[in-house]
Amino acid sequence: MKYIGTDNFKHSDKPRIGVLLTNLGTPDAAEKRALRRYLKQFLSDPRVVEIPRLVWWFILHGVILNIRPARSAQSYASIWTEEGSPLLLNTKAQAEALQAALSARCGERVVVDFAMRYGNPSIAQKLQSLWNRGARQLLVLPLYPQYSCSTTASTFDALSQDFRRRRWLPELHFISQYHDHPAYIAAVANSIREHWQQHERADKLIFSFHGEPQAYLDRGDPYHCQCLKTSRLVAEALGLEEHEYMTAFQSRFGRAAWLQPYLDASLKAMPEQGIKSVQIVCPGFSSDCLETLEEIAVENKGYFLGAGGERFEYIPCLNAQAGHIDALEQIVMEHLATWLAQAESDGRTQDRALKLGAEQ
Ligand SMILES: C=CC1=C(C)c2cc3[nH]c(cc4nc(cc5[nH]c(cc1n2)c(C)c5CCC(=O)O)C(CCC(=O)O)=C4C)c(C)c3C=C
Ligand SMILES: [Fe+2]
Ligand SMILES: [Fe+2]
Repeated sequence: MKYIGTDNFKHSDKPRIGVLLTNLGTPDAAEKRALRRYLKQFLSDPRVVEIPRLVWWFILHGVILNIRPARSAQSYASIWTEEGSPLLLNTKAQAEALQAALSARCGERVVVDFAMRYGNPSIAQKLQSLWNRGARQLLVLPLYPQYSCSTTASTFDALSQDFRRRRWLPELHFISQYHDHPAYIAAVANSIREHWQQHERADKLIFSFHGEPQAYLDRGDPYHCQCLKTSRLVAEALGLEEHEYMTAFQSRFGRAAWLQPYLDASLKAMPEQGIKSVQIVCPGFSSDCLETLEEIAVENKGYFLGAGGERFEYIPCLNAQAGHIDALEQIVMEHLATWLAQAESDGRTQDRALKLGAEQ
């Protein structure tokens, strides 16, 4: 067996801790060809679509990859910035801000980078880059607060696929969820409070999460429960009563049943029920992306106003806001505690050995 990277493996004289933030991924450009490449990789992942492989291969290659790339490219074009995809830019900004925070605490010991599960920069590419920078201990933080087999487990698959090809593996911490971490709950609650300082409160606060097939919940995926818990904890932090907020699921794909209630159907029904103003927050997305900037802030806004709603406000994701970076720093530091303590005690042992050597 020829292991990858073996020739480049160096014995680092300065072993470091690598922190790898990951997110879903995004196309390289808002164009049909780039969308086809991205969707092919994404939708071929058996963690994402659990339909039997052969049946799915025909649906994906025969139908979806012929229709969806052009349609999705148009949607992406509407949110694309001069620097590129919002998801990519936000994730990069998060990694830079977290690096600054951790450098202030730990000096050069911790190196932070980011990667995408699908598309670029890839997880394999960034694992090698962190290794080359001396990372022999690795903390991976998928930026999905709620665990889902389709996102978190898929990220772990990508890591293990890369590790299978390596001779020398780093020590590994993998953060599989932080849906109820007090620092994350506080960051979401604060972003809503800040919104309320500038805008009058609406009739209803809606927590909207990306959906997944109902079958995944039936087969034991904890995602649905973790989404509901996040909403409840944020609502409690804000002192909201049950009738003042709700949880809904967006971004359906295909014809099977997905987690309910569906956001679009709920918004269309609300004006008739007397709910004329809504504020929507998406705590399952750590970065603004197509699903928030277009699907929520444009498409779903249209459904609500079209059904007689009067005021629709979207509360942005935490992105690289200071409160979010503080929360990520806390989550990461809790996981790094043993490694940092170990390094400190190793340092002390080395100092003592040097001192003894000097005395002899
Ligand atoms: C086909 C099934 C899909 C599952 C299951 C799914 C789960 C899931 N996705 C996110 C987060 C994001 N998804 C995004 C885009 C996106 N998602 C799907 C399909 C499924 N997602 C598609 C086909 C797309 C591409 C866009 C499109 O063609 O409509 C994004 C945005 C990426 C961006 O570039 O901006 C995010 C983020 C979660 C959290 C999740 C499971 C819980
Ligand atoms: Fe998705
Ligand atoms: Fe969508």
